[in-house]
Amino acid sequence: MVILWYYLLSIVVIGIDQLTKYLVAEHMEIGESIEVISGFLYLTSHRNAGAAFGILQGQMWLFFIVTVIVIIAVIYHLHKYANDSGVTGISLALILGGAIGNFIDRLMFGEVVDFFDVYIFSYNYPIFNIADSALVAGVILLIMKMIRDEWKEKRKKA
Ligand SMILES: CCC[C@@H]1OC(=O)[C@@H](C)C[C@H](C)CCCCC(=O)CCC[C@@H](CC)/C=C/C=C(\COC)CC[C@@H](O)[C@@H](O)C[C@H](O)CNC1=O
Repeated sequence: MVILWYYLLSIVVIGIDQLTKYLVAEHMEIGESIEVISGFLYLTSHRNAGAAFGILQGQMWLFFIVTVIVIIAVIYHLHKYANDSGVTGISLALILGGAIGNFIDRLMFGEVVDFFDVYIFSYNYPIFNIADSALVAGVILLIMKMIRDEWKEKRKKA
């Protein structure tokens, strides 16, 4: 049952996410910033009561509902497709881990701890965390897999 390895990956993502958030919350003041790579990467202790880009501040019920739907949908698809494709399994495990990581913060604090502060050229990208990174990485991997499957289908018919 290879599926257990995917759940293990999700647990590892949640563990790293919660450990990094704990270290930031314990050892940094909110707003405090540590330069990692000058002009590019800083660790800035930040809190967000909203979703991506700070939208929907404080809409916790909405976030609970959306997160529960995401978790159920990912677990369903994990059991349905994980045995067919490793990339699909890994993508879904990353999304599951990320969703639960931020869910734990929302349940415990009503907000999410963020700390990756990246400057892309002069644009200061919204401060994010490990859970966000896993979510975005999982979504991008899944989209790439779907596009690749599409191409394969088209080539077969051609
Ligand atoms: C990653 C999704 C955000 C994450 O969703 C979650 O938790 C999920 C499981 C549940 C949400 C209630 C619903 C998400 C709706 C989808 C969404 O929002 C559109 C996303 C597009 C995507 C295009 C690629 C942007 C990505 C942005 C960011 C991440 O870039 C790496 C910036 C993150 C910072 O604003 C940071 O303050 C956010 C804070 O950590 C709370 N995080 C969340 O709400």
